[in-house]
Amino acid sequence: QTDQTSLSLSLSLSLSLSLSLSLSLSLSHIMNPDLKAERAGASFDPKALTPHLYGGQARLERFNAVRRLIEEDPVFRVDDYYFASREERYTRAMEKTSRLVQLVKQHNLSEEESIVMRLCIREQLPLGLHWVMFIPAIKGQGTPEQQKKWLPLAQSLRIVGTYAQTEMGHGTFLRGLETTATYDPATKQFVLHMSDHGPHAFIVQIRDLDSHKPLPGVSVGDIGPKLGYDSMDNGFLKLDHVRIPRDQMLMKFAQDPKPSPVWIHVWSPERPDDFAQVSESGAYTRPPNTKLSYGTMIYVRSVMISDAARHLQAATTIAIRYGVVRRQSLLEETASKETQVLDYNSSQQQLFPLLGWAYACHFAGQHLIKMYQDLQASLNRADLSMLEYVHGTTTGLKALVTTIASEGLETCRKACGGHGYSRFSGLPDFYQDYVPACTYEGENNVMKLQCARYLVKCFRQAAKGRNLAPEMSYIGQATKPSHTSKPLNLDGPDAWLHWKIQSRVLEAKACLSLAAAVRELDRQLGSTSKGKAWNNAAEPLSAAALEHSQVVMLRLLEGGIATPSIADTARRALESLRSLLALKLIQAQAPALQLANLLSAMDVQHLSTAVTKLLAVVRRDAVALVDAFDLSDHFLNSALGRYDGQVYEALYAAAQKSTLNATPVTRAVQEHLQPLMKFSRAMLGMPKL
Ligand SMILES: CCCCCCCCCCCCCCCCCCCCCC(=O)SCCNC(=O)CCNC(=O)[C@H](O)C(C)(C)COP(=O)(O)OP(=O)(O)OC[C@H]1O[C@@H](n2cnc3c(N)ncnc32)[C@H](O)[C@@H]1OP(=O)(O)O
Ligand SMILES: Cc1cc2nc3c(=O)[nH]c(=O)nc-3n(C[C@H](O)[C@H](O)[C@H](O)COP(=O)(O)OP(=O)(O)OC[C@H]3O[C@@H](n4cnc5c(N)ncnc54)[C@H](O)[C@@H]3O)c2cc1C
Repeated sequence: QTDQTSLSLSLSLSLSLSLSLSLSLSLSHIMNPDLKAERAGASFDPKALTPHLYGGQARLERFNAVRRLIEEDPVFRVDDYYFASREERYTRAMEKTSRLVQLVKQHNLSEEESIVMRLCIREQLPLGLHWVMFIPAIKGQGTPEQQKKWLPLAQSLRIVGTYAQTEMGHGTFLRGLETTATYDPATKQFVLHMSDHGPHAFIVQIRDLDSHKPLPGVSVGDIGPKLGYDSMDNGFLKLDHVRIPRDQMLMKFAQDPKPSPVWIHVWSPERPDDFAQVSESGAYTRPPNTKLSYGTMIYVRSVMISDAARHLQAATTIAIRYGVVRRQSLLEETASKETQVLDYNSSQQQLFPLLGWAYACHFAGQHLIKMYQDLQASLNRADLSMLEYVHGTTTGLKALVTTIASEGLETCRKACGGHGYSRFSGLPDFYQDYVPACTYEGENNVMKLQCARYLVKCFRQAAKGRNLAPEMSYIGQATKPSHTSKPLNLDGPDAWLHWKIQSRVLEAKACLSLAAAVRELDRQLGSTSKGKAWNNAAEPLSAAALEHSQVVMLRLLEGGIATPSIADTARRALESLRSLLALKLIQAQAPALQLANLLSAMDVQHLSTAVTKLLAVVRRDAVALVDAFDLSDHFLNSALGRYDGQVYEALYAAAQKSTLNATPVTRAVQEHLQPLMKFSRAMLGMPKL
C-alpha cells in the first residue's frame, strides 16, 4: 500500500509539475484573460471610487506614497512569511516595527501617516497594543498633568506599554478582578498585588528601561503558542507587592471638581459594584459615572469596525478574483469552457453579501471613529450624555461585525476550494489572526447582552412615551400592538430595490425581535430574579441586539453611499450591493416577517426574484468593487488574490520554497519510511513492477 501511494503521488506530482512549468512559461507577466474581461466589462471604473474610500485624491496619494515606503523596503518583504517559525515571525515583526519607526522619523511622517504605514504592513506588530491601547488609555484616562508626563515618553518610544487588564481568572467580569492597589498614605504609594478585588487603571513599570529585565516583584513572559498571532508575544504578568507612586494612577475621571486635593480611584468593599474615590487623607466620593474607566475599551471597539473592514476587504478580494480565474465543471454540458466558479449561484449567495459587509464596515468604521472623538470631546466638557448610547452601539456593532468578518474569512476560504486551504492563499493566516477579535475587547456573547441591556432600556422609555435619541427613535414601533400591522403588498420585485422599503422592513423586524425579547424577559421576571431572568432570556435578547446592529450598519452603509463625492456609476453599483445585502438579511427573516403579517406571500416571492436579479447585477461589477479597495499584492500576500490573476504560477513558485523541497528525498523519508519499506519488501518479497 505504501509503495502504491508513493508511486501514484510521485506520478501525479511529476504530472502537475510539467503542467505548471508550461503554464509559468507561457503566462508570466500577462494578465489572466478572464480577469481582464471582468475589468473591461464592469459598469464603473474602480479608480473613480478608490479616492472616495481613502478620503479624497490627496489622501489617497499620501497613502500610496507611504505604502511605497513599506513595500519597497526589504525589511517588509513577505516572501518568508509562510515558512517562518514562531520565533522568526516574532523577531521579524520586531525588526519591522523598528524599521517602521525609523521611516516615520526619517520622512517626518504625521501621526495619521504612521497609522497608514502600520496598516500597510502584512503582519501583526508586537507594539500594536502600545499604539492601540496604551497611548489611548493615557489620552482617555490620564489627567492633563499625567498626559504631559507620559505621552511624550510613550509617543517617542522612550517607554513601551501594554494593557494588562485581563487576569487568569477574569476577563469579562471586570468587577471580579483580583489585583489590589492598596494606598499607603505614609509613602504616598500604591502597593499592587494579586489577591483581592477591584478595577482601576495604573501605569506600572514592569521592566528596567536599560536592561529590559523585569523589576523586583514582577514576573512576566510570553503565554506560549496560540491559534494565531504568531508574531505577538502576548504575555502573562504577576505582581508581588509592587510599589508605584500615587500619581501613576490614571485619574482623569476620579478628580474632584474642586482643584485640590487630588482624588484617587479605589474599590470599596462597602460598594463592590462601584469605584470610589479617595483623597490623600482617605475621604471617599463617587465619580460622575463608574464606567468611565472602561473608556479605552470603547475606543478599541470603535476602531475594530475598521479592522473588520480591512479583513473582509482582503478576503473578498482574494475569493472574488480567484472566483473569476478558477474554472471548474460545466454549467451546461454543451459549453465550450468550464464555468468560472463565481458564476455558481451558491458562490454568489455567499460572497456578495460579504462584499456588502466589507463596504458597510468601511463606512461604519469611519463613523465610529468620529463618534468616539465626539464622545471624548463631550466627556472633556463633563457632559456624559453620549456615554450610554456609544457603549450600547459599539458593543452591538463589535459583536456583529467581528462575527461576520470571522465567519466571512472562513466562507471565503471555502469558496476557494482546496487551494483556499493552502496558506499561500492568504486566507488561513488572515483568519487565524483575526478570529480572536470575537473574544478580545469583550467576548461577543457578553457584548450582545450589553447592547440588549441598552435596547431594553430604550424600549421601556419609549413605552412610557419618552423621546429617544434620533438614532434609536424607531424602537418606538416595538412598543405598539402587533395586531395592527399590515403586509407591504409591493407591486413587483423592483419595489424591493428602494432603500426606504428595505430600511422599513429591517427596522420592523428588529422591533419585532426586541418586543419578543422584552416579552420573554418580563415573563421570566415574573417568576425569577433579575439575573436569572436575563440569563434565561439571553437568546432573544442577543437576537434583538444583532438585528438592531444590522439596522445601524445598513444605515451607515447607505449614508456612506449617499455622499455626493461618489461618481454616479460607482454609486449605482454600490446601491445594488447595499440592496442585495439588505434583501438577503430580510430573506433570512422572511418566515418571521410573514408570520407577523408584515410581508405577504407575494412580497416574499418578489423578494426572491429581486435577489436573483441583484446577484446578476453585482456579478458584473464584483471585480471592480474589490479592485476599488486597492489592496496591494504585497498586503494580500496571496497566490489566489493577485491583481494579475496568475494564480497557478504563483502557487507553484511558492511551493518551491517549502523546506521539504530542499532535497529530492526528505530526511523523514530517508530515516523512517525507506527503512520501513525496505523491511516490508524483505519480509513479504517484491514482485517485478
Ligand atoms: C486618527 C484616528 C485613528 C484611527 C485608527 C484607525 C485604526 C484602524 C484599525 C487599526 C487596527 C486596530 C485593530 C484592533 C486590535 C486590537 C487589539 C486588542 C487586543 C485585545 C485587548 C483586550 O482584550 S483588553 C481587555 C478587554 N476586556 C474587556 O473588554 C472586558 C469586557 N468586560 C466589560 O467591558 C465589562 O465587564 C462589562 C461586560 C461591560 C460589564 O461591566 P460591569 O459589570 O461593570 O457593568 P454591568 O454589566 O453591571 O452594567 C452596569 C451599567 O454599566 C453600563 N456600562 C458597562 N460598561 C460600560 C461602558 N464601557 N461605558 C458606559 N456604560 C457601561 C451598562 O450598560 C449598565 O448600564 P445600566 O445599569 O444603565 O443598564
Ligand atoms: C488574542 C488575544 C489578545 C488579548 N489581549 C489582551 C490584552 O492585551 N489585554 C488584556 O487585558 N486582555 C487581553 N485579552 C483578553 C480578552 O480581553 C478576554 O479574553 C476577553 O475579555 C474574554 O474574557 P475571558 O477570557 O475571561 O472569557 P470568559 O469571560 O471566561 O468567557 C468564557 C465564556 O463564558 C461566557 N460568559 C462569560 N461571562 C458571561 C456573561 N456575563 N454572560 C454570558 N456569557 C458569559 C462567554 O460568552 C464565553 O463563552 C486578549 C485575548 C485574546 C484572545
